[in-house]
Amino acid sequence: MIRDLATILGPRHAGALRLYLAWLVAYAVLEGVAIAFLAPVLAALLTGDGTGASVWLLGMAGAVLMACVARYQQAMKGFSLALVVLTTVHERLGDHVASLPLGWFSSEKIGRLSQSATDGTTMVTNVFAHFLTPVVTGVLTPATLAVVIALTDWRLGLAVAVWAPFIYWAHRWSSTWIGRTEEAVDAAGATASARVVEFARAQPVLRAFGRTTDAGYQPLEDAIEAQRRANGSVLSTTFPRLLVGGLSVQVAFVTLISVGVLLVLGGTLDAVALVALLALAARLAGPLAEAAARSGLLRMANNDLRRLAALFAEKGLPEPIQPAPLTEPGRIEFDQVAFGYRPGAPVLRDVSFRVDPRTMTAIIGDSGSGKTTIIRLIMRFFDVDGGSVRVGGRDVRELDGTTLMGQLSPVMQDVYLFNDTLEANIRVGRPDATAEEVREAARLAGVEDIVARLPEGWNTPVGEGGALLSGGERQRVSVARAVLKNAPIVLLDEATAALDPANERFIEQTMRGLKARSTLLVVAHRPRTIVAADQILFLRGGRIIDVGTHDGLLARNAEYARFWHDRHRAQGWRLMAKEEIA
Ligand SMILES: Nc1ncnc2c1ncn2[C@@H]1O[C@H](COP(=O)(O)OP(=O)(O)OP(=O)(O)O)[C@@H](O)[C@H]1O
Repeated sequence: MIRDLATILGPRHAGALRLYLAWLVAYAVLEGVAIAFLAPVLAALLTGDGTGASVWLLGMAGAVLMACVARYQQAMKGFSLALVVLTTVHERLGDHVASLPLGWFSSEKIGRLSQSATDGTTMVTNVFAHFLTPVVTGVLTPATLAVVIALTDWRLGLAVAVWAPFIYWAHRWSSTWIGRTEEAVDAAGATASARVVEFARAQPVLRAFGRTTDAGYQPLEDAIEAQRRANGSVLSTTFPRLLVGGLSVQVAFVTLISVGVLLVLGGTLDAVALVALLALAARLAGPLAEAAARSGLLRMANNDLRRLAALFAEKGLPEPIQPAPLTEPGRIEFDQVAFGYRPGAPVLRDVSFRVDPRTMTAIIGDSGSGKTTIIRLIMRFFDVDGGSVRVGGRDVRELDGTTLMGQLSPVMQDVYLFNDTLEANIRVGRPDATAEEVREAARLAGVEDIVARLPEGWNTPVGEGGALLSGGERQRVSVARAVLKNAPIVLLDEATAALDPANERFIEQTMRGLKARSTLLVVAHRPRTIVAADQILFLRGGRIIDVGTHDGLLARNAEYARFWHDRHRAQGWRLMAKEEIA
């Protein structure tokens, strides 16, 4: 856990973390020492030695003072570390994420990142502010007391050494169970809430298929029943376990008193010493129970810590020490490329092709044949397993990230728009572009049409993820970004869904414009795009089975002819379906 905390805080704060831990340990031990003075004070008082009691009391005051200083130091250092977490971890996480390869950003990883950025950082601050101190003092303070008791009378020391872990484990057992019960109640509550939301969202489907409220909605009813059962089990599971925790202290204490009384009766222990030592033993149980109760929380926090530390430990793809300059801007080459997302499951095999500057290449093939993977390798989402991907005349592994990205303008299907104005979303393509350049890019991509219908025109916020725009409109904004960026290579993942005529027209018009000034590599689905390409890469099962122009392939490749006719039929069917609806 300490190692994870050090990773999360970063090397700059490693010294502060060590200092905090040192003060924490000092505080816990000094607290035990201060309490331990109680024994000689009591012994002196019970034997009528007022001077001795005063001297011991002075010693106790000194220990209390030192414990206070240590407490203050560890609390202040703990809070400043918690503050470091709150103020810098998000920033460091942002910097770290920016260094990760694009292939890292799967939805599962993004989910983990989002959880770590919120719950994870909150948990880390809680560790410093609330969890670590009671657990460390709850273990070290009683341990110090046990050492003092053992030094005074080893037999009582032995008895304490036996029952202290017993109290700890009994409390830990009961708090773990209670924690689990509470988690089950929370989980059942969350599931029931999710089912209610699902029930509300599914209303159109449920009603369309005659599943009205009379018929009931089984998943929701099951979730409510599970929630009722979870709540019902709280009392029956919690109460007996609380009892066990409390009883363990009583049993342990009675055992200790019995041992002490036997020793006194046997004449081997002084009764005054026994009373004094029992006073110390009485101070052991509280911190132990507290430590046991908090240890569950600390364990939970540890899971979050581990996830957050694992995130920081994720490595980016190796960057060249001396980046190479580009030799042929705008050119793409694949040379015997082999690649798989998982070892032993190749997705691309022996893929070689070349795309010359200012030409248009279409990648076609069945679903899953590896078209998008080719685009991802050009953007260096991942490194290849074999062969070489060259952009601008250089292997992408020899280029630094900025140079590589400077060559590329991606227009992907899942366009992400920021919750900002339409203009700001296009300007992402080139932040220093003039207003005229933004307008020109927008005109070419057909965004001006969208502007006309938006209430605040260019200044209309497009909503989270571009929610105010349709899928086709979002892609037009993405194309405008690419036009504005004016990179030598445009990578376009054409929408698979049928576009309405307006979107279709604009995409085609922009493609023509882009082709005149950039290298265009398109994952093509529309027959018109395929026909317009200077070169078609025909993919099947991760291999390029043929390369050529549409006419050439149609004339010589029966498989291509079949593919083409299927695609054409599908397009025709889609158009007809639309006309029929109209
Ligand atoms: N992130 C990933 N992890 C593991 N396997 C993946 C991943 N992305 C794609 N694949 C697999 O790699 C193969 C090629 O996928 P790719 O997306 O490149 O195909 P595609 O030709 O673009 O398909 P489509 O036309 O349906 O988009 C598929 O079998 C797919 O399941």
